[in-house]
Amino acid sequence: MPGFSQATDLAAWKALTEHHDKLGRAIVLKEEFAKDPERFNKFSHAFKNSADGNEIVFDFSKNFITEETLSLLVKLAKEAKVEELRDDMFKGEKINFTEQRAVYHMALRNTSNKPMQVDGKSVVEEVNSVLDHMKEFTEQVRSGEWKGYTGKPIDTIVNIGIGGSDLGPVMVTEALKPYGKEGMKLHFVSNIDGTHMAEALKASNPETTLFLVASKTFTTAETVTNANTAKSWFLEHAKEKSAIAKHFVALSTNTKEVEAFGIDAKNMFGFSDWVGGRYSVWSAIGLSVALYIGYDNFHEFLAGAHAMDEHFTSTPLEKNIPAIGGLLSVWYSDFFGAQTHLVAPYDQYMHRFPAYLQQLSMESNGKAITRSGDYVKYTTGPILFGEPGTNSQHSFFQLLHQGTKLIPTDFILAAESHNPIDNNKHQRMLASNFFAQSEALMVGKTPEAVKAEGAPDELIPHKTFLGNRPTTSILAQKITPGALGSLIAYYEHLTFVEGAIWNINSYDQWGVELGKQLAKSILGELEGEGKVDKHDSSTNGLINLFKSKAGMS
Ligand SMILES: O=P(O)(O)OC[C@H]1O[C@@H](O)[C@@H](O)[C@@H](O)[C@@H]1O
Repeated sequence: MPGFSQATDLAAWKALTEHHDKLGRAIVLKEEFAKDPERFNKFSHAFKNSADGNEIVFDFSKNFITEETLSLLVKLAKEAKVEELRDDMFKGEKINFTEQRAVYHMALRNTSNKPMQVDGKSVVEEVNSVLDHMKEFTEQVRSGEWKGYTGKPIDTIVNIGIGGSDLGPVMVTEALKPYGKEGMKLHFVSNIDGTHMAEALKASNPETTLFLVASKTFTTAETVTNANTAKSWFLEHAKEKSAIAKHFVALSTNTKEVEAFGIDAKNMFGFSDWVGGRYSVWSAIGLSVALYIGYDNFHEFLAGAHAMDEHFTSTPLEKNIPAIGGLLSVWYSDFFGAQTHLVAPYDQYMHRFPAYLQQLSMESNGKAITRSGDYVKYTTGPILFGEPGTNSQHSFFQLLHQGTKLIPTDFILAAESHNPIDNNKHQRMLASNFFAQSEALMVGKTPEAVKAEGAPDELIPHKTFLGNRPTTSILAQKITPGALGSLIAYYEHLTFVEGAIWNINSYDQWGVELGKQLAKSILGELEGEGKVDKHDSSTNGLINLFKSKAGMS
């Protein structure tokens, strides 16, 4: 335990409250830029991935900060013992104390093979042995050496999983599509809604389809049901149970349940309980990624995240990129009352990135109990949302520019497009929008400027933009596997820093359990005879209506 319960009790929190009263409330970003020509240089940081030389620049200068703000935020991190918790996490200590588990997804991308241990036992060998298995399997499938039950090579992958066993693989395979194997079709089935599986099966040929059953626990109702449906469909065609071995593999920590399902343990890719679901794309759960982009690219993806881990563990807080990101989030949430965090990638391939970050952030920090068991006296995890640009500009950005809410926003762009079509014109237009948005949000438009454009008097207030909206701009060279790995790890560590300051356990997710329990007992009622009467009148009424409409009673 860090020696404090409420973050509000920390001296730096109080200092930040005063600082906010004095400066935070009154800061005008465009004036800060006018005052200090060095502002961009002062508050932007280049992250370099030593493995591939790739650089990503994080520009924090359009945020509500001065040097004093940053130094107070760093003080807050020090008092909250963020560095100690980080070091404990990297030492394999069981910082997920409500589940008695280490938080060690960083060990999965330890591409420089640094010693890493849990319970005094090295994990490097077990990680590398799963990676070797993934490499071997990936190469067999991609080369066509791995054959289906009628001797044909695999051309379709169906990943069956939900939550962390789905969102990472979907997002990464989409984001890295330019690296994908031509002709390989991918489906991700997560929803228990039968439509999801039905559509994937309609588009698949049992002779050439490989099912990856991705579930850390192998007990998740949706995944087990979907996997059983896929197995029945497959056996209707293949007839022979022995054919399953060529078409079903399991990505899981639960050997017993995998075998009970009918998948041979040699077709299982394992990982350990120190990998949280929303942090599992680096593990065997990432097999669909490796199959699609090839093992070398998958390794590069891991190495990109590892480089961010190295930066996070070795850089002083004032220059530590994920630490600054996390501290800014606390600054906005708790001192400015911001309720949200918007992430807008200006990259169509990254269209699922915000959905992925939603789970990462909101399942990690959607908590209200401190590590000492008290209800927090401040607001915690923001509502994270997002859509790619420029699409988002034409839908909800109106509220950013002229609404009443403060929405700190991250913009992400790569300098080089994978598709520089029409002489790179699209990329120039995309980039011009990326720059224009953060500038417009900051600068706004005064009534005088609106008037000077000739607007009639009654329209002036409607066409005025207050500006002074904070943004962070993230500029990568190109969205390579390595760059994407670094970006994900940036958000993981940002989330860690937020949770460390709020003094909550970012690594459990008890909040998802109640709904699961109730759904299980209601399923029994739907399958049973007669009317249901043990709930409130709304729930009873709806269940009974459903039963009669669906012909179940
Ligand atoms: O990978 P499995 O065990 O099927 O879990 C899938 C998902 O379940 C949810 O309820 C959450 O707990 C997620 O963190 C998890 O990723």
